[in-house]
Amino acid sequence: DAPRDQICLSCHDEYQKTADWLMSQTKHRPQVAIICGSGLGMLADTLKCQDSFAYSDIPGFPQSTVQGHAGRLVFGELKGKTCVCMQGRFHMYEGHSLCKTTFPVRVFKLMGVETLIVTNAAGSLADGLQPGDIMVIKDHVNFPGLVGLNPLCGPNDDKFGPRFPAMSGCYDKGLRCVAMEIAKQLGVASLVQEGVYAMVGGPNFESIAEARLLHRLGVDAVGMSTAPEVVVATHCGLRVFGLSLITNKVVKSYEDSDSVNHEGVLEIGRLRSHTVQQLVTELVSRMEINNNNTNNAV
Ligand SMILES: O=P(O)(O)O[C@H]1O[C@H](CO)[C@@H](O)[C@H]1O
Ligand SMILES: Nc1nc2[nH]cnc2c(=O)[nH]1
Repeated sequence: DAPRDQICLSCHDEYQKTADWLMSQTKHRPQVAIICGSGLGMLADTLKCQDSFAYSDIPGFPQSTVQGHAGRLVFGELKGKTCVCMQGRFHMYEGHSLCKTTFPVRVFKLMGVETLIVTNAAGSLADGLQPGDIMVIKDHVNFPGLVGLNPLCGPNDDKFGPRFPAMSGCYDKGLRCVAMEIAKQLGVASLVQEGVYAMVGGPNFESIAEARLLHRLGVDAVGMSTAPEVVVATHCGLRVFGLSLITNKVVKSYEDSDSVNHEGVLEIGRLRSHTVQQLVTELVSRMEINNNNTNNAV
């Protein structure tokens, strides 16, 4: 493979080209971007006045190769806000460079997006988190990033953000508070709680020893995505909200004969899609875009 900085330089030239191409193809100028996790692509179906594009038609976009990730970029209106929704995201384990995995985030920034909503399917390590629950992400542990597998490695593009961006508070507290309030009002408070998400490289699921290690480290849910997108979004100043749909209990006991598979992950996505859709839709409706008004809105 080309050295990492070469990959970054090739992405560097592509961001604006892709943003310009998309802005020539749709009149929508999105304020909110939504990245749909495994089995959560239905979030895009709620958008009105849609313009949608196959990833394969978008210059510079990688291709989705995972079942449950359609590979379409959908622009439209949701509760008065212009949104862009990724039906299908990119994962490091597919073989994409981290620049390509996070490529859409900077394109969205160049198109004027101010808030990023990331969703994913994750396995639960916390005893109180059951399959079908929704975890509002309070913070993440980016394991690949801790060993240098980071989309910001290579020459820093000062146009987007600083060389050394802070990550404390990268999951906006205001949005998290409103999400918890919405859960109560929707009558699903019992399904929704905050927690810490850990990203591992994948594509294998955890061994029991790995599950026990992650649990000991205080991780509540584990997946194979999201953290790189959030790092890049925070670097370029986007406000971030994240949620994990808990699709399985990670096996932590050598006595437990259960094992996890992707089909089961997608099944929970189908089961909970309506609730996730309601929560995200209501959150978007309460967002004040580029406005200092703080009354009941974020
Ligand atoms: O994180 P998302 O894209 O939701 O997908 C999660 O589900 C898949 C495994 O079933 C992995 O890709 C994991 O990351
Ligand atoms: N790493 C990981 N990713 C997941 N995505 C959905 N469930 C899981 C899981 O148990 N582990």
